[in-house]
Amino acid sequence: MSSSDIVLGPNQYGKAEVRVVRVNRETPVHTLVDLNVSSMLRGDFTECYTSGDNTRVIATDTQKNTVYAFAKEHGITTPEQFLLLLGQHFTGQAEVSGGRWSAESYPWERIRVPGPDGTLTEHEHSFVKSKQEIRTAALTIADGVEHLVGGFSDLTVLKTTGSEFSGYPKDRYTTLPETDDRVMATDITARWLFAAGAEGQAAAGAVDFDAVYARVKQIVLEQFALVHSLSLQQTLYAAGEAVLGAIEEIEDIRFVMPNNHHYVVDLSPFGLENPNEVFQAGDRPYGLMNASVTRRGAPARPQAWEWIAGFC
Ligand SMILES: O=c1[nH]c(=O)c2[nH]c(=O)[nH]c2[nH]1
Repeated sequence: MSSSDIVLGPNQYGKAEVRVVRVNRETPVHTLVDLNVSSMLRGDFTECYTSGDNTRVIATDTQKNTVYAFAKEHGITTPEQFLLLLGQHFTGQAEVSGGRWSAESYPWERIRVPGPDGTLTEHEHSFVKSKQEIRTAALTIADGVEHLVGGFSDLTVLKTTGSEFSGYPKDRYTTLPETDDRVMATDITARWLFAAGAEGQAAAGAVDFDAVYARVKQIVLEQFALVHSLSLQQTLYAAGEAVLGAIEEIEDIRFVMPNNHHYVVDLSPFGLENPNEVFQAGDRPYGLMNASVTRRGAPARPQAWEWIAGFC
């Protein structure tokens, strides 16, 4: 085999997990955004890999510095908006044809302290981390097209009834008893693709990313609570269908939902009945549901999802 039979495959490089905390101190009531940003550049960087020529390589250190400088110069309104700024900045450079910018956003809420009349009020500059879920965003720019994906991970939910599972095929390896009443629990990870063009509109302020985020989260939680579930898959689809029905800016929503099993403990050795009251919270293994809910006829945009682990 000659060395010309070996070529560089798909590649990207950048700075991973730039931790940036932006405080807005314009008024005594400070606000805080806490992000973990990654910047990955794509372009013709072959010479760097094959001959060590760094002429075209925008240093990962420069990418990191750009994140901090942009946080100062532009502020951080939403993770989506911040990634659009970064992506458009880097693809404006001759060496860069595309890339992927992603962020996790960690929520903080104000600490509540007694006010002058004793009622609890929100403190102006003290915060407590409030991790119900982690907000995520990812922007891929490929072939001049922006693919913007919002999302969240690890929204942990549980319902104590209103969930069944039965009617599945039985074979000699099946031991699972059918149930018409079980605990259902999962850690919901969701990612939604904004309709093509939404990014451009967003730059003009037409998409309120915070409002979309709040609505998606509320709808997903509502569906989990309100749908009488025949399976976790059915609940997943109902959540996706409701989101697409309510929010036209979203064209595809994808979920990862582990089935956090809760096993009814056999208390009969102790002469005790256990009508769905005492459970062993399972750890591993767990069921795992992974599906996309999309609009019929929506264009396939695989580039939006490449490099996002765990989503089909
Ligand atoms: O909601 C469920 N879906 C399944 O596919 C499945 N399989 C299983 O063993 N339990 C469950 N629960």
